[in-house]
Amino acid sequence: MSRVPYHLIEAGRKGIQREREREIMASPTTEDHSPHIGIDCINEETQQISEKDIVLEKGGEKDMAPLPGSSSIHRSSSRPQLDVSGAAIQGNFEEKDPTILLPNQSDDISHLALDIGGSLIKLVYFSRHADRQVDDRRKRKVKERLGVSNGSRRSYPILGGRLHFVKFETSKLNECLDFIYSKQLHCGGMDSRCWPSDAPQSENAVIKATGGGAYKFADLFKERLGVSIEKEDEMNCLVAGANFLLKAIRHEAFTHMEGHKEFVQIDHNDLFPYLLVNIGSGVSMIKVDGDGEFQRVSGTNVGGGTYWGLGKLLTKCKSFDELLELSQRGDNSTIDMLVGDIYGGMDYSKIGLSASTIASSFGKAISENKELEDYNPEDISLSLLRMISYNIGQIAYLNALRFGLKRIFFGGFFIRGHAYTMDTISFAVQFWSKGDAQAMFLRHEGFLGALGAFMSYEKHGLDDLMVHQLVERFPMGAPYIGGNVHGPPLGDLNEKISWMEKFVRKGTEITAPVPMAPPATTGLGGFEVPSSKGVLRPDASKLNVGVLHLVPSLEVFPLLADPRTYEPNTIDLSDHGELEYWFTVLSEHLSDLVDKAVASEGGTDDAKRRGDAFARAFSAHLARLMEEPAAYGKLGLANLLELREECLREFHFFDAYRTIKQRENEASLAVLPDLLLELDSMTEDMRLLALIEGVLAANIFDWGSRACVDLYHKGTIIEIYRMSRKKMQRPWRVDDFDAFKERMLGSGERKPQPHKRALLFVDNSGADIVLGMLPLARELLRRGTEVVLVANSLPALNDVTAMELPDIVAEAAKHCDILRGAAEAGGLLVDAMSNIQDGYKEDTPSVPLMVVENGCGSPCIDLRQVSSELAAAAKDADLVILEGMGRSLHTNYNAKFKCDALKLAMVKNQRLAQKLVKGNIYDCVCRYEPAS
Ligand SMILES: Nc1ncnc2c1ncn2[C@@H]1O[C@H](COP(=O)(O)OP(=O)(O)O)[C@@H](O)[C@H]1O
Ligand SMILES: CC(C)(COP(=O)(O)O)[C@@H](O)C(=O)NCCC(=O)O
Ligand SMILES: [Mn+2]
Repeated sequence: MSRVPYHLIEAGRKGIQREREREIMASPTTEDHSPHIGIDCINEETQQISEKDIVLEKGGEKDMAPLPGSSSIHRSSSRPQLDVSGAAIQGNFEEKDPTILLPNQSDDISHLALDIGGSLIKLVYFSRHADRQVDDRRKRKVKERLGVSNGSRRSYPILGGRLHFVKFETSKLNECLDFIYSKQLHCGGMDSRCWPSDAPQSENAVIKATGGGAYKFADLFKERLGVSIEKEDEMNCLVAGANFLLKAIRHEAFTHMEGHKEFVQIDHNDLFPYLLVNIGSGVSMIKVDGDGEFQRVSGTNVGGGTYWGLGKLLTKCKSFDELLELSQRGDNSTIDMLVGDIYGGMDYSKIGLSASTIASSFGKAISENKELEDYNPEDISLSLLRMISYNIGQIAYLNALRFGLKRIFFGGFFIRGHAYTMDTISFAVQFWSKGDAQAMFLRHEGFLGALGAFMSYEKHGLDDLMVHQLVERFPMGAPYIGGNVHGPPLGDLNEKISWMEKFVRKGTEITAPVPMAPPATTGLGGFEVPSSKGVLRPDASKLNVGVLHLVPSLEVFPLLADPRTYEPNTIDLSDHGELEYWFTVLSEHLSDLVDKAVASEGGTDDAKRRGDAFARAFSAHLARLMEEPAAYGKLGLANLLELREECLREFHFFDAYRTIKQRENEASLAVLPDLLLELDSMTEDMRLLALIEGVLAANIFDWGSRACVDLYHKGTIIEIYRMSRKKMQRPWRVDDFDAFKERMLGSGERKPQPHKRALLFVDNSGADIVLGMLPLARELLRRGTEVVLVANSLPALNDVTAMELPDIVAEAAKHCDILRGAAEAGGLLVDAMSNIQDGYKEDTPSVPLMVVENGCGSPCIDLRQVSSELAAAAKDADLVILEGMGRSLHTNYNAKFKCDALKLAMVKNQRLAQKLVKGNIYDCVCRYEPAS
């Protein structure tokens, strides 16, 4: 006999008091303020706004388990924490791009690599993280039983930490040296051949560097910082950087045509050959055939330096961005000689040139009696930008043609995430190739060389990184422009919020849309003018790269029928109407969510301030995405729902629905014994139906659905549960129950063949798990099927987490021998239970009931990135049950599996019901798909 730990029994006792149920009728306004892990304990991560970071986390789990001593509050290891202690905006606060200094930095730097170009110095540096992985009993048991491997891919570990991307103008080399010195970046690079650099600091520190400046400024580095520069070949680095990005980052490459940005899924097995066009000061064109296999086939001296240099002379602009901005208001027909100017306003139709085609860039200037001052700087800038972009596009096309290459990737900082520049290049490539070749752009555009130099350190372990091990996050700074933030880490939450408040003010000002006047002429070669619609953001490139966390233990769910074609999101928000609807839903839910979040932290003034900062940050994300839906990569509803959870965690709201979850668990556990008795009195057929019905009915407890939350004010949990069950009229909107029943119970001659192992992706706390999924799990166990409950690693809305499940199971097991035996066999019960209360006894040894975490903290699940525990559990599984709207409708509704799959959910949103199943709110889905 096993015994449930005392604290669990206590928790259970509280649960049986029916009066307590009443407490959950209305949304609680005050909640217990349990102690939680102090800020000091939190593994601080830094977000450097407007720097581009790749975050590399320690080779363990995407670990969401709490630290010892905290029962239900977790921190996100996947979320950067902005610590602005002592932060100040330097110089004039009204300045467009204020530099923000963060003086209290204490990064543990390991390596730095540089690309010192003709115009810009690019820095890539790596900061390490301490490993805070928690190995609790449940995890150890799961590891024992399932044999979870931990990164068998390499003989040396990938270090936890982040890659930061920073740039300086080459003319401001001193600032760059000061930056390196202030952050002691040069001290990490002990030995270029050694990684990690745990060796004591040597006299002969070396830094890997590429670009001409690696030669030109080597002595200065020695003099000022005492480090030697180890030079890396520039082309080698560009190619290594591009190959790394294209292989490791899912939404790295995109096309940009007529203002429309589309991310391109690159097939790793079909990446080569391609043409890499790096538009820096000058332009290099490289035919890439593989890793380290390339040839520089061409180039042009008319590049980014030409645009910036000529532009500066002709317009007196003080910065590159200013020049680019001018171009947005320009009309190049005042200065370019058009076909119509030559042909008296007519087209030259015989060779397909329209009157508005540019015949000669700047050609009009020769025939007019005008001085430079007589031209608008705006027109000059646009004319120059078009001249150079078309020219590069055309030369790139010719080289692609020369080598039969279909794909051209453009990098380099000339592009600057500028929509018009990209459109112009794309038009040139498309026009000249008649649509045969495709121009693509890279999000980390100008950092290819620096990244390649970084990769040239041996044994960093990054080169065999895989897409599914990177998780991209967009932190609170992402919606705001400007501010070169120099220096992590950011630890003090109060200061962080006040800084956020300041930044929000500044950010709102500078994100005001810049209207784009449509240019008046068409481009050279007769194609229509690139018409970048909507808002042009010259500095968009600062924003469109999120933070990439490396989680080496993440794996692709092994039971996906075809991971390459798998798309988690059912709703693609590229339809504007859809986007607007969901944005409204999320915006309207925001104040209620803030109330819950603040209450979950005791309703203190500090919590209110954090709640306010969270609301601002999340609203800013929504506004940003409304303005530019592709700003953070391909956008699906699941991404928005996850962003909301991540945003809450960023402001240290680790479990906003904690109290609600506890109350609902207690109330449901109190009625579980009666439900089990009722079920046990039924025939097999009736019981299976009642169980599925029970799951669907109990899925109504969803605090993320506006309609459901309104319902909760009208009754107790049990009243709502009963009402929900009563309304379960078959056939359900999608009703494959009979096929599932046949598979489970057999028919006629066919004997039932129990599944070997079922994975139950569970959803909400309370009735959903206790009265819905646990009884279904019990039925499977009774039939000899091993059951693995798959739950969130981190809280999301009222979803039950893997951390919380063992306690709930232990409590339920007090009333049920099947659950008890199975939980014991699965290592879920901590102590042996001494006093089983019901009379149900079984002699047969139990099949195990296990709990694994899924690796995420969202109401939805992307099965391309799951925990190693779940991947291990999936190996022997032949049945997958996905439950709830988030996991089986918003995501995975169309997912195909190698094994039998059952998708169960109540649709708690009218629009989704109409769109997905042509039905109504509260309709149910029971979709059964046998192994494909
Ligand atoms: N802030 C900036 N200052 C100067 N040039 C910039 C800036 N942002 C973008 N550019 C453009 O990027 C070009 C430099 O691109 P980059 O890829 O860094 O090449 P390089 O290695 O030659 O410096 C410049 O010539 C200019 O056209
Ligand atoms: C976030 C959710 C997917 C959670 O649903 P669940 O997975 O718990 O069934 C769902 O609450 C939702 O889609 N809410 C937004 C829609 C609405 O308020 O109607
Ligand atoms: Mn849920």
